[in-house]
Amino acid sequence: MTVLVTGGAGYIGSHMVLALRDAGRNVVVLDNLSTGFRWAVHPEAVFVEGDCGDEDLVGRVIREHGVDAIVHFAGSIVVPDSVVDPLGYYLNNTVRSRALIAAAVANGVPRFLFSSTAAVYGDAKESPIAESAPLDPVSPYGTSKLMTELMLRDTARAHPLKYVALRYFNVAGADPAGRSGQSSPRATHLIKVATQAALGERTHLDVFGTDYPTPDGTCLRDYIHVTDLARAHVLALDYLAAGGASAVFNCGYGRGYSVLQVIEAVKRVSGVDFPVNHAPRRAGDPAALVADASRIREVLGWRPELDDLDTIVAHALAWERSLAARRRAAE
Ligand SMILES: NC(=O)c1ccc[n+]([C@@H]2O[C@H](COP(=O)([O-])OP(=O)(O)OC[C@H]3O[C@@H](n4cnc5c(N)ncnc54)[C@H](O)[C@@H]3O)[C@@H](O)[C@H]2O)c1
Ligand SMILES: O=c1ccn([C@@H]2O[C@H](COP(=O)(O)OP(=O)(O)O[C@H]3O[C@H](CO)[C@H](O)[C@H](O)[C@H]3O)[C@@H](O)[C@H]2O)c(=O)[nH]1
Repeated sequence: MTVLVTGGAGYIGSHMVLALRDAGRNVVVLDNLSTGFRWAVHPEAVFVEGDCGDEDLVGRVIREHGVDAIVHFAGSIVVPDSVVDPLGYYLNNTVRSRALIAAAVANGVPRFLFSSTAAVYGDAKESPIAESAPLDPVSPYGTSKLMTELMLRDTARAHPLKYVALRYFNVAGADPAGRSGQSSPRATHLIKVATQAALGERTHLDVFGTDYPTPDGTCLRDYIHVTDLARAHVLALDYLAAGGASAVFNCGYGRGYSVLQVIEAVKRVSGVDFPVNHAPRRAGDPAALVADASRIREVLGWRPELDDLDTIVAHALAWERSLAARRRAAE
């Protein structure tokens, strides 16, 4: 079995490649390095630098390496950027995904996993949110991902391709063995930014909005460890290989933490009391996103092993320290 991982030089994709290699699978990574890093590609994976929207290239890669499953992480991921540049997000996340799916169909790839997002639910009325909740994204990012889910749904009805869309809630942390982590210096994710503030790489942290209808006025999110998430993907591939039907699964722990609770955890774990400012709301942020993850537990038998906010923060901090050491060594 050879798995094609698009976006395998990025944060979550690099953890998926670790999980696949740990399970002894052959891996080809396709990445255009727009936000990923060549050094983050696993040394035992074949690396192809290119775009997942290049249908001819993807077709050649599938045939040359005998690809029988595609795991599609490549995309643009910053919610507020999508509000400013919707067409850029529809191009990279929707149009290029269509080309990738077309190449999969044309070359008979039977299995496809897609990185979807809790952003497809928008301002959900229910909490926790089940997969059956209304799909009503409040950002172009969420819409761009939902359209790809719908393309997969319709394609799987018309062709012998089975898919699983995994709707991630907030992914955080780093490989417990320190082999990968979130490496973008311009990352906007809360835990990443807070660990940078704790290590003095940012002067302060802004809290975007303190007037949400939540217990402390800041947004609630369900933070999932990236290694637990990668394991869910390996289970999803096994499920499809065993004849499982196409499906959609939430990926989260089912518990929400507020922005202020996350900041407290980073201060507690790092022992650093960095400055925190209250700032206006950020565009496109729903107040609360917490997963009902019972379906993935029941159908895939997924059992989280790193379900603890302090553990997530400790692993993120360890990775941030190793990035700082890497930078110092390069100077
Ligand atoms: N990080 C999160 O909390 C989160 C939550 C929900 C869903 N997701 C989804 O997970 C996926 C991975 O996110 P991430 O956090 O690892 O982001 P990332 O930016 O670290 O990784 C994305 C990777 O895709 C590559 N890429 C982007 N566009 C490409 C293209 N057109 N062709 C080839 N390569 C391309 C980038 O160079 C990068 O290596 C994304 O699809 C994202 O929407 C992420
Ligand atoms: O410096 C910061 C960064 C974030 N936040 C707040 O922290 C919460 C989490 O924000 P992140 O940027 O870490 O994550 P998002 O919830 O915006 O989005 C993430 O999770 C989503 C699904 O829940 C999407 O899939 C998306 O790709 C991914 O970036 C939000 O309320 C945000 O306003 C701050 O207050 N200050």
